[in-house]
Amino acid sequence: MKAIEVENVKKHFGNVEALKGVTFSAQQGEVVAFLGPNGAGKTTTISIMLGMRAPSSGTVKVFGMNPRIPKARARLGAMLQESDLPATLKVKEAVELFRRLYPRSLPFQQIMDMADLTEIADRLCGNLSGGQRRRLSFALSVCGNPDVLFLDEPTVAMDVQSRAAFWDSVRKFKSEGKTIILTTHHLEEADALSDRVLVIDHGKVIVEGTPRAIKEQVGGTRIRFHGQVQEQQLQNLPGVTRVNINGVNEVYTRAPEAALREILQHDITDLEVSKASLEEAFLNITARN
Ligand SMILES: Nc1ncnc2c1ncn2[C@@H]1O[C@H](COP(=O)(O)OP(=O)(O)OP(=O)(O)O)[C@@H](O)[C@H]1O
Repeated sequence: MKAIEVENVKKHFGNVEALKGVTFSAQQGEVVAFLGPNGAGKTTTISIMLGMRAPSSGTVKVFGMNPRIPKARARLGAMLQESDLPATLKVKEAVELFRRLYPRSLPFQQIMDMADLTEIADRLCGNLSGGQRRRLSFALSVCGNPDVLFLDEPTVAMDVQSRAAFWDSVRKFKSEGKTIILTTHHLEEADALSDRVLVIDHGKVIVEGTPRAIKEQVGGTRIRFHGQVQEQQLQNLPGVTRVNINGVNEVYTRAPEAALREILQHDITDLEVSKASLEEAFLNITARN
């Protein structure tokens, strides 16, 4: 069964057309990453899927239901970008409080372990660091053992170790058949974790596919070298999708062999050829758009 179905959703805020017809669906057990530059429409899409905002037009279903009805909401968990925590509660008290809100909540210790909170269980929420606050937000988002978990830029402010531990917990959650919808600006995380990526820009889904397929289709091959070559000559190379000249010449191309043959006609040094990363593919897509 489809966990989430979004059909031609549009959203206006006054004159701002934040979403211009977004369509997508997620299966149970799937991890889908939303990528896109600031202001692209990722958070708006998430808030509509959560039933926090109504779409201006189009439909959203969670397990076949309107996300605003309590039966649907009980199956959703969310870790949003800004979430206020009760400053004078201890971490363990906040977790206990949230557990009581749900009919089939996870065991207390399991939540504390998932979010790596045991060591700071007695701290006041108001005294937590940025990364610790994010970990507590994660704990609160999984308290109700949701079937769909929304993570909006979850690793902002987390240090490298917290981030790695966090993604391990998310992987475990996925292995229990949960659906995860996430947004992140760390594209290597989206690449490592997600089954499917949607690139959103200007309120529309512009590319959709597995990270691997997107890298192959859009990223192509990166060729770097030193040497005096005019930018226009680089732009005219076969299959070029993007050119950077910043100390070193950098060309992204879908026809690497043909482009290389032409580049080697010039007097160049320090040649490097590699497959583009998801981040590079993303930059190519949004630059074109
Ligand atoms: N409540 C609101 N009132 C007016 N405009 C809004 C409102 N919420 C969002 N917008 C606008 O809608 C567009 C999409 O915003 P949204 O927050 O969904 O982007 P985003 O992709 O999540 O960006 P970021 O990566 O910065 O979080 C932006 O132009 C934003 O300014």
